[in-house]
Amino acid sequence: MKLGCIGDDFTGSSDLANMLAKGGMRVVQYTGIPSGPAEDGVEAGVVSLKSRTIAPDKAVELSLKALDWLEAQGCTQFFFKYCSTFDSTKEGNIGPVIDALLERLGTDRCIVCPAFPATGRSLYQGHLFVNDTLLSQSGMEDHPLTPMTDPDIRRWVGYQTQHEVGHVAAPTVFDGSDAIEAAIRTEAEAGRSVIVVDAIRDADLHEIGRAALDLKLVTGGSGVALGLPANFLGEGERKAPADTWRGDDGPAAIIAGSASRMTRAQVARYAQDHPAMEITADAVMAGEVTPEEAARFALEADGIALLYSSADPDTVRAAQERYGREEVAGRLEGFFAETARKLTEGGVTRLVTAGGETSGAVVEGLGLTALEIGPEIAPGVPALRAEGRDPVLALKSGNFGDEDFFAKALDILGGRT
Ligand SMILES: Nc1ncnc2c1ncn2[C@@H]1O[C@H](COP(=O)(O)OP(=O)(O)O)[C@@H](O)[C@H]1O
Ligand SMILES: O=C(O)[C@@H](O)C(=O)COP(=O)(O)O
Repeated sequence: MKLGCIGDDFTGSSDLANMLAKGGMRVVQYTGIPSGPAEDGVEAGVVSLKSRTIAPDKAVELSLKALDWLEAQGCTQFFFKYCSTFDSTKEGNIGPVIDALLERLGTDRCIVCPAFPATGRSLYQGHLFVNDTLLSQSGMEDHPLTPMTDPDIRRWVGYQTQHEVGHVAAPTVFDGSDAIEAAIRTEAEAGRSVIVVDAIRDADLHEIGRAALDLKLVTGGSGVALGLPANFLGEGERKAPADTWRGDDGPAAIIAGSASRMTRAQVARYAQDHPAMEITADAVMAGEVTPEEAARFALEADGIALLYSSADPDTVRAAQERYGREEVAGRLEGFFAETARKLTEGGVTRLVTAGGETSGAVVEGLGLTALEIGPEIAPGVPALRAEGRDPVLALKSGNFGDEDFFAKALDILGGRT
């Protein structure tokens, strides 16, 4: 294994795995830290953790264990993947994990680059944009667990890290990889170890990738991984992605736990002409709906059913005030994990999930250990196959995909491209 990646959630990890597979690397996404060695021939391993919203010390502990495993597989460069909308609080978990990885790797520098132009995320003057709006006006300011109220990534990561924060601004990035490499060196030598790098276009990310050749630690969204495969693979060594992919046209279901704007639009679109059951926080907290009932609804539905808790920010806020933020998140995730188990026991072999925490809960609930990367459904979302068993999956980031994502994902997972 050459490139060792640690993802702070499961949708984000599949996004990164997709990017590296498209770059020609042989990639496996591991769900949690594997108990044995990787199989031969894996060039990039993505260890997915559910560490984005847990306590910072726990996130650090898990990330260091993942690093140990990846180092033991022979990796020479490490990638810490977080959200392209920098989902985190003032306390973490991005900064504390970066600090711990820098220390363990014995290096004084890493880059921080959440930009992902293919999905509208760009970083300019240290500020993160989603399409034409600042992060803090993009809807992410209402995120249920990590409200992003400040678009200045230098300031936000500055709250979280013990290190000084540096910056490589867009004009330097436009000058290409040599200029970027020199600027990173200057920042690190001035004691600014956590270096935010602007990027607006894919071309910038390729240059940043080249400049990152000798960095031990790269951090960011999947966009900055665009340029990394070329550092590892010579001419003719790129593997065609998805050449072993087989779809599965078996019984299917969709679980949506994300409250993001895009997922809510996807839910509304799909529910117009398909069976759909809303799982409200009140009903779950009061035990008025059970995973058995939700799974039965889906298994008996006339058509492929959608089970969703996705709700608007006022509804989510009211539930959090009533029951507590962590309590309601834990109960909803537990509900969906158990529902997914019942669905697969009932014969479902094709599953689409929306939301990072939700997807993590489902994948952990199903006890899946490794995921093969299949064709891309939408930017940042690949089709996945659980190694050696059912189901085929799509783990959709809350924000990703078009309004008709669910129908498209079911088609591609079903082998119809
Ligand atoms: N109806 C609801 N009421 C309260 N909280 C909700 C509701 N639906 C979803 N949530 C919260 O939103 C979180 C969404 O997180 P996640 O699945 O990671 O989505 P995203 O990918 O958009 O971040 C859930 O963990 C849960 O805490
Ligand atoms: O980088 C991204 O935007 C995604 O890969 C990601 O991390 C998804 O997180 P969620 O939006 O919480 O699913």
